[in-house]
Amino acid sequence: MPAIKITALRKSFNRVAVLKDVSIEVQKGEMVALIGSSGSGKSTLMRHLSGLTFANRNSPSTVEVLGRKVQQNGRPAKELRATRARIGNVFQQFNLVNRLSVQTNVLIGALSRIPTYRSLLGWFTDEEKLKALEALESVGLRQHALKRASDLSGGQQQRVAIARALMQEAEIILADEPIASLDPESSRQVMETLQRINREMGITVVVTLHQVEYAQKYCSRAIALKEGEIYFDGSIDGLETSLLTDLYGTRISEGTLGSQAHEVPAKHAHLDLNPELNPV
Ligand SMILES: Nc1ncnc2c1ncn2[C@@H]1O[C@H](COP(=O)(O)OP(=O)(O)OP(=O)(O)O)[C@@H](O)[C@H]1O
Repeated sequence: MPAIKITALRKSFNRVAVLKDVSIEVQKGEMVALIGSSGSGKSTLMRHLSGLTFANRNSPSTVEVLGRKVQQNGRPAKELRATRARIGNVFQQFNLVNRLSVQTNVLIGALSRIPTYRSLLGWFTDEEKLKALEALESVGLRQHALKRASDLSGGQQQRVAIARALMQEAEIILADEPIASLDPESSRQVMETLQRINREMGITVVVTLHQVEYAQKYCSRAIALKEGEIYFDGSIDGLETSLLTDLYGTRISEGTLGSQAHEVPAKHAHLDLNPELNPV
């Protein structure tokens, strides 16, 4: 059973086709980079996987994650909520609650699995608190557990978001531009953390990246979108310069792609995209 199966995904905004019959399969345990120039449809594709966006009504589009339907023909599947509980989302803007402690932010990952009365009261068992500390240990931040989330650096906050996905017992992590607002050192640490949990825990990772060099360093497979279509899907070693020039225009050959990191506009900042907090 593949971790992700997307068939004939069609999505238009205001009658403009943004995803054009996209079909993708990702196997469990893969670490895949989703690349492509700005506006090629990467985030829109990721949002379909989490059931935050739905395909065109009555299109033949199907999205399945971990063997369960997320959506079909542009409509949410019945089991969407249960499927979302197994998907960890990591976004460019971290989506932490700044005034809460690091540990509590991680505990939020457990909310979809605990009874409503406890989640409303914010009660967590000792076992859950210990598990949150273990998740923080896995991302190298256990010693920061009691700090306020806002006191951590951007890269550390992003690793807290990854720990929250571990607390959630996510079997797949969808990371949408997780390093777009980070400096190179923090980017390296976040990518290494994603790579480690992929290799050591077998968690499937799909990560959208603006900087191809990070895809080349940390991912084994790349899927490139160009104007809403799959332009390349294969081993990361197949990303040849001529292909990248076609994909991004001349910028890649000028070596400027890597310096875009801080030019990428903050996306999704206005949305509360934590699916556990936004049950279907
Ligand atoms: N909610 C929306 N309403 C209208 N148009 C949208 C919406 N979301 C995305 N789009 C459009 O769809 C296209 C693809 O956007 P998307 O954000 O998926 O691209 P991307 O590859 O993730 O870009 P970037 O690298 O800049 O993040 C763009 O033209 C964008 O303007």
